[in-house]
Amino acid sequence: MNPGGAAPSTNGHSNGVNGRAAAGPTQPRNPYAPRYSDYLSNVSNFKIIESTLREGEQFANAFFDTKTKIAIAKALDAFGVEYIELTSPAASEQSRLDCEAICKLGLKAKILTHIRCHMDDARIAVETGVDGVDVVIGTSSFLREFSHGKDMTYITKTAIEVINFVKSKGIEVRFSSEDSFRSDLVDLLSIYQTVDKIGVNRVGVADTVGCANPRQVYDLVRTLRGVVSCDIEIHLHNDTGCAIANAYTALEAGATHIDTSVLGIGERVGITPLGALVACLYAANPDYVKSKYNLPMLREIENLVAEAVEVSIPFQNPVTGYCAFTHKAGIHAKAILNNPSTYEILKPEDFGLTRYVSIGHRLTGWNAVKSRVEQLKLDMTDDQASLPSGFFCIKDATAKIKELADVRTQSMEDVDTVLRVYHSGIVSGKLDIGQPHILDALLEAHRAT
Ligand SMILES: CC(=O)SCCNC(=O)CCNC(=O)[C@H](O)C(C)(C)COP(=O)(O)OP(=O)(O)OC[C@H]1O[C@@H](n2cnc3c(N)ncnc32)[C@H](O)[C@@H]1OP(=O)(O)O
Ligand SMILES: O=C(O)CCC(=O)C(=O)O
Ligand SMILES: [Zn+2]
Repeated sequence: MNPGGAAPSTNGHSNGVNGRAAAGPTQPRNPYAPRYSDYLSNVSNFKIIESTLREGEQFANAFFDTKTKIAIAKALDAFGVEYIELTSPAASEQSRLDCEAICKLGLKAKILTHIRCHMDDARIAVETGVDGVDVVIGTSSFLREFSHGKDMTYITKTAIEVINFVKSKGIEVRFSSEDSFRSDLVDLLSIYQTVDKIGVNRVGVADTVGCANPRQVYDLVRTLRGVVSCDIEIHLHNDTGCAIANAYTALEAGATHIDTSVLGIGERVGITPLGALVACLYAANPDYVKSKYNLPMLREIENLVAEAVEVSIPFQNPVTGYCAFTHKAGIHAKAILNNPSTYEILKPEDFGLTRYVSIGHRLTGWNAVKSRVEQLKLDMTDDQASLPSGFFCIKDATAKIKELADVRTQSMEDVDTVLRVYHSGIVSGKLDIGQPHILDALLEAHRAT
């Protein structure tokens, strides 16, 4: 899809679009690029815990039947996520059966389920065939008072019991403190240290209400990194739009596992979106991300989930938003045609997508128009300088396109008509730039046919 304009297939990087010399492979060094010397950073060493089938099921519109759950699980597995987290089997009988069914699919991704910190839930979970159990309990005063009503002593005792039980079954176990960023730091570090000592595989930090900012995330994860030796998972809600930045900064601070959901679906406005996180991490280290994930599958997965929960993909969605690789303004278009890296940090072809240069609008420029002239194989000169008087050049055609686009956006067809008419003027040599009414009549004639 290409909003209101021509779509030269400008997939070339180095083939000298517009007949110009292509830019060389050397790119200027970005001083803000991640510093690989930072020994804490896991920006190029992380795992995704994909929670569309757990957190995503908590999205207002979500109802996943068994078939849909299986389709989503298979798609995520083919994409390459390391873990798939499923709704608690204690939630309902069908949830338990679906959990068992997904465990039996033989996927490469490890299958987790997510339970309360309670032995009843743990007993059900370990019987489903999962590879691991994610245990959670609120530690903030809000949740201690208004949710489960338990104090830290009870939480610690139960956590030890549940973790030891799950471990005794030979599967992975993670312990997470819900609402971590509104919990007392001493309580938090103390319980994380306790569960680390008894051999939990991961501890989880959860920004349950989406209140944390990147600096707070960095500080907490970095502090925790100094306290536990196990892996660190992070779960970030997006209530204030910080979930992607927070995930990135958590990795910089030493987190090892990031929770995502497709399109970010979850409670309220949801959590870190899979696609946007992948885009963010690709920008940091494209080769690493390409080697781990089947990036061209992203669009298919997002479409699958969008359809299942009856939402559309937002226009500004990283990678798959309908204008994610559309370039419009003349200044951008010229540079993009010479070297796509000028205005693209993500290469559309790495995601199985194509870029578009939009032409039919008043912000266009002659360089973009020229690329379309070349695609149409029309022989036109750039400007009047090398033309006998009365002939038309690309800059004349551009001026006409802009004039028409001042009234309304021009479709690809409209642009092509202008170009063909101006070109036919050259070929016939009969038209005069001083006789615009003749061109207008020709344009009308073209439109009528
Ligand atoms: C922040 C998150 O997203 S955490 C994950 C949320 N996921 C879910 O809630 C899964 C779907 N939930 C369900 O199907 C149901 O809530 C169930 C089956 C888990 C529990 O249902 P019910 O027994 O009817 O309880 P209800 O949902 O009303 O309240 C939650 C109960 O769990 C307790 N609880 C809440 N969080 C926890 C926890 N992390 N660990 C242990 N107990 C907890 C509450 O105290 C309350 O217990 P109560 O029976 O003494 O009132
Ligand atoms: O288990 C976790 O770490 C997170 C649970 C959750 O969904 C949340 O706290 O928002
Ligand atoms: Zn959540």
